[in-house]
Amino acid sequence: MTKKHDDAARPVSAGEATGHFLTDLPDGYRAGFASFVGRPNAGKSTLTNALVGRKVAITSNKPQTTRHTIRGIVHRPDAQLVLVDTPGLHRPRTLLGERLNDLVEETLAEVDVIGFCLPANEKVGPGDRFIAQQLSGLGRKPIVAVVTKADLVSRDALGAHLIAVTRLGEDLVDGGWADVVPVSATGDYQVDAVADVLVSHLPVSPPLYPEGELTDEPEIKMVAELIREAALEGVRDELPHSLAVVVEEMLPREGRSEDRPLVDIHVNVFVERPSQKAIVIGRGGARLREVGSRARKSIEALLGTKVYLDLHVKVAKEWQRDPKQLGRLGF
Ligand SMILES: Nc1nc2c(ncn2[C@@H]2O[C@H](COP(=O)(O)OP(=O)(O)OP(=O)(O)O)[C@@H](O)[C@H]2O)c(=O)[nH]1
Repeated sequence: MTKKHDDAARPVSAGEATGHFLTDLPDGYRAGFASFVGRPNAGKSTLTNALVGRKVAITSNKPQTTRHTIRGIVHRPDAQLVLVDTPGLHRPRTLLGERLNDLVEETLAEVDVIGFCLPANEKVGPGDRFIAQQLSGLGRKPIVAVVTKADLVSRDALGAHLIAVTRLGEDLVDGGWADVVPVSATGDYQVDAVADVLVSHLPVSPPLYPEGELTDEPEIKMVAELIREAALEGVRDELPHSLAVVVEEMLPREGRSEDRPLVDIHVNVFVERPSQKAIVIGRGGARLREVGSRARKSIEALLGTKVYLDLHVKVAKEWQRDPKQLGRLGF
């Protein structure tokens, strides 16, 4: 399925502006935006990381080319695939939920192809049907059904699941799925096939970002996301959207020699209820220490310097329902 390329709707990238990519591109080079959606825990982040690779390059002073958060960029000789973040599709229950859904719809309307992640080890359920229905409302955008976590089921079960997923598309989406691909992001099975399929739905276009660029997310947002991931590890179900991370300050420690820099990062982790605060902190603070140490390691890998991480957990009551608090937390 090819889609007419709408130049007017496309952001001008740094590369297009300077023209420095326009040499040596193979014929039929494609570039564009893709987004993964799916229920919480469907494997979207893990697949994104597997596609992009571990390295995360941080760039500054980049012209704003898209309003949405870019999770990563897959650079290939024949294509550039820009993965755009969506916070997940959810039934709107709270104000935050409604805002998330608006943001999701806005993002999805602008991408070239959508990857709908459905875990192989869970039956196709009402949550998936709800998402499929939302997606079908987006018009004739190619939607690829990505059956994640294929390593967790037998071949037979995978086959049956692929049939159920295909049927879901036939039932609810006009024209069905553009493709159905099984993948295991942790088992390194078919990750390239997912990239191939997504790329096949991108328009012919020069690259949108300079090579070597893996994400344009500002450093602070990346740091906050790493802390959020560490804080949710293992307790995701208990704290789905109740957790917000705000990096209050991130500064190089003064008086350090140039070859041994240290960055001080002061962070507030907001939860909604005291019971959630207790979960994040754990008995005697054990869990928070673990969260801090895990987050610190990934932040050090990201920034390439030693980090001192100061984490505070605070209760911001009912912040999901309060527009003022939402604004302050960056939603
Ligand atoms: N066995 C296996 N586990 C996987 C695979 N992909 C993801 N997982 C696990 O599934 C869990 C959820 O994965 P995530 O990538 O965080 O899922 P997500 O869709 O980004 O989740 P939300 O951020 O809650 O929307 C994690 O514990 C992953 O390690 C896979 O291919 N195989």
